[in-house]
Amino acid sequence: MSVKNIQIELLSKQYYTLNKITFDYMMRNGDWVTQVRECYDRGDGAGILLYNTEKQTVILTKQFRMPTYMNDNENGFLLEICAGMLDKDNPEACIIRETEEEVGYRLKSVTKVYEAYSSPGVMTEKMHFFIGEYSDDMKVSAGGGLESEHEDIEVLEIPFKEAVRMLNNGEIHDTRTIVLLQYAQIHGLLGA
Ligand SMILES: Nc1nc2c(ncn2[C@@H]2O[C@H](COP(=O)(O)OP(=O)(O)O[C@H]3O[C@H](CO)[C@@H](O)[C@H](O)[C@@H]3O)[C@@H](O)[C@H]2O)c(=O)[nH]1
Ligand SMILES: [Mg+2]
Repeated sequence: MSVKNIQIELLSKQYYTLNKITFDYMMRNGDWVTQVRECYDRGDGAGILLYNTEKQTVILTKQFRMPTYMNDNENGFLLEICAGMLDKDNPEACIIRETEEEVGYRLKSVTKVYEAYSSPGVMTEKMHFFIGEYSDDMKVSAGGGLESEHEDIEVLEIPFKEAVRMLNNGEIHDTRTIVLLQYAQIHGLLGA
């Protein structure tokens, strides 16, 4: 093991948890050094690219994201895949629930494609990536997110070609959305 003497100091525990971790780390040359890293723990997440092969469309969401507003995103709105935090659900159950809450489609099945750390230098979060086919008859509500949490999510159904155009023009600024749109391209989910 190249890590020992892990000490955890709680810096903040409000909505989520920020810990300061002090630990001894053995460098690749065999020397031991003490390192300090702040780790933000907000659990894990799941996201999904919803696509319809018949209509050649995908569903994306648009919502205000304060952290992006604080860093260069002019009006703070971000185009994203449907996504949410796991809570106590397993990833599949979470993304099926989030899909209904945020965009109003009731899915029966989803396909997991990746599992990846969101921002490994600072966050503990692991993200579970899914794809799922939707159709009009799966629509059960308008979506929009939970009123109780003041979620205000715009649901956008857009031609896949338009999504790819935005991707190629640098108009998509959410990594998870870029990953899954590229997945769809690489695997020809909506034709070549
Ligand atoms: N009061 C309060 N509410 C918060 C805070 N942070 C988040 N929330 C609320 O917690 C809820 C989380 O909604 P989800 O749909 O479950 O998560 P998400 O924010 O969409 O997160 C997804 O995207 C993130 C990337 O931006 C991912 O990091 C995450 O894993 C997930 O996939 C939202 O209602 C949000 O407003 C906070 O500090 N205080
Ligand atoms: Mg969400």
